[in-house]
Amino acid sequence: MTAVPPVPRATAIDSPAPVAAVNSAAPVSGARALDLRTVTDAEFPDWLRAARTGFLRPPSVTGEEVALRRATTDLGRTLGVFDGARCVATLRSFPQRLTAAGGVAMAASAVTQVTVSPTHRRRGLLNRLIAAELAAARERGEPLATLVAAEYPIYGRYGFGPATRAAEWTVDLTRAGLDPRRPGPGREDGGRVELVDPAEARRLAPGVHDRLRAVRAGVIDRSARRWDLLTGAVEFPGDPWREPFFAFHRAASGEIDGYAAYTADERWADAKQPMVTATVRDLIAADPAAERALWEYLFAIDWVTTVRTGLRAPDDLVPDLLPDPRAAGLTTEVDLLWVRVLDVVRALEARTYATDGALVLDVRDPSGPADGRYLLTAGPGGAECVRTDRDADLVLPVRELGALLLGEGSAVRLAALGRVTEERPGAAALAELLFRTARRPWCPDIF
Ligand SMILES: CC(=O)SCCNC(=O)CCNC(=O)[C@H](O)C(C)(C)COP(=O)(O)OP(=O)(O)OC[C@H]1O[C@@H](n2cnc3c(N)ncnc32)[C@H](O)[C@@H]1OP(=O)(O)O
Repeated sequence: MTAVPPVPRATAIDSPAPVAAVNSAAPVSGARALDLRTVTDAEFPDWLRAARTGFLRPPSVTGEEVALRRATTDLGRTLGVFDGARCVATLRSFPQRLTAAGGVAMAASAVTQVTVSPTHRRRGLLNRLIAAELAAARERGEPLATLVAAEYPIYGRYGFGPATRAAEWTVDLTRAGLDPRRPGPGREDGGRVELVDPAEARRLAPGVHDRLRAVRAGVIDRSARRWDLLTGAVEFPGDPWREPFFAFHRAASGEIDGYAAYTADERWADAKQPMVTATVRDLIAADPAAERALWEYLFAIDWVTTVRTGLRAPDDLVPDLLPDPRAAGLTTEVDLLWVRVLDVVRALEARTYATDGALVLDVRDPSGPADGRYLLTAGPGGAECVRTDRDADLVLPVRELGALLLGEGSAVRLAALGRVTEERPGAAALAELLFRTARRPWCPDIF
């Protein structure tokens, strides 16, 4: 069991907690010392109980669930805060690969299962957990930390910035202007859609996902466990899997290049007319032709009058595939993946840029690892980033660097909001041109 030291409390939204950590946060007066440490095998069931409590799920865990979760949990990256023998706060991380603009997979520490029991909230336990995790990530040499934030206001103070967004549409097929007599997809390009069983989906889908991951900024890798859960090979007790339909697109060349997993809720209007909603659970395509064919397939299933798209990229093709795009109602639009840059040089050198240009970035990360001035010389082929003492062109908190990193954030807009400061006129416009990507970054997964 490794003792993990905590840190002083962070104060302001743009002042992330110092990453150098000490396990000394004073207990609230009269309270026992709260010990932050990595969790042992024996403590893991109690850690799970605490995590479930924080997420307001029934707290008891069966032996079967403990064994299933333990099999994919690295206890060396599993932090707990203990009040006596009882776990009262949790955080876990795992190694992740995150695609940068240009297709390189960057290493990241993916942070998840962050909870503090209601009995111990607002005493600085989250501050201590995050500081310990970021310090450990640096020690492991991970240039980034990532997470999906339960609530927007929590993580900016630690230097995380919203780096991808997601949107969901509900498509009313009855008013989309589609001709019900039209044939299914594939007649024009020679491709076809095939329904396969879950075991076949388990075999074929990872290859398609790898192809998307090689080209689309924001996509993260999926573990074998995640694929097992998506295809029903593994099920958690109390969270039963409902078998979806798995539709794969096969191009004219014979190659599988996309798939959609969807479920359908059958409803009839007045016992006369089918009114079925199809809900997309996962739709991954390696190229736009496959993407179009899969949506065309979903829009043409008999009985289906509504398609819920699930969380997609904000620039997804869906609305504009319909003769009447207004039939696709935007039901949510939300930040999704948050990124915390720990190593500016490696993070900025991992990606390509839309055009050639050079910028001196003054990154503000008080007491944190990213703090400093960097000369970025960037272009479509890659970039060089070095520390410099030249005058800054742009001053930005590390949180805003996280927002810009994958291409989602707009430097011009952040400057207009007063969150990024232009020291040289035109620097924000140049950063906009450099950092933005032609298609917006997309993270299809919540973890
Ligand atoms: C990646 C993920 O797992 S996301 C899931 C996050 N977990 C949850 O949402 C589960 C329910 N909530 C919780 O478990 C807890 O309330 C947590 C983890 C969000 C916060 O834990 P706490 O120990 O209470 O936070 P802590 O006392 O360290 O607060 C640190 C700072 O964050 C602020 N803060 C904490 N929670 C929130 C919140 N939900 N919204 C806004 N600010 C918050 C505190 O006010 C404090 O600010 P300050 O430093 O300016 O004074």
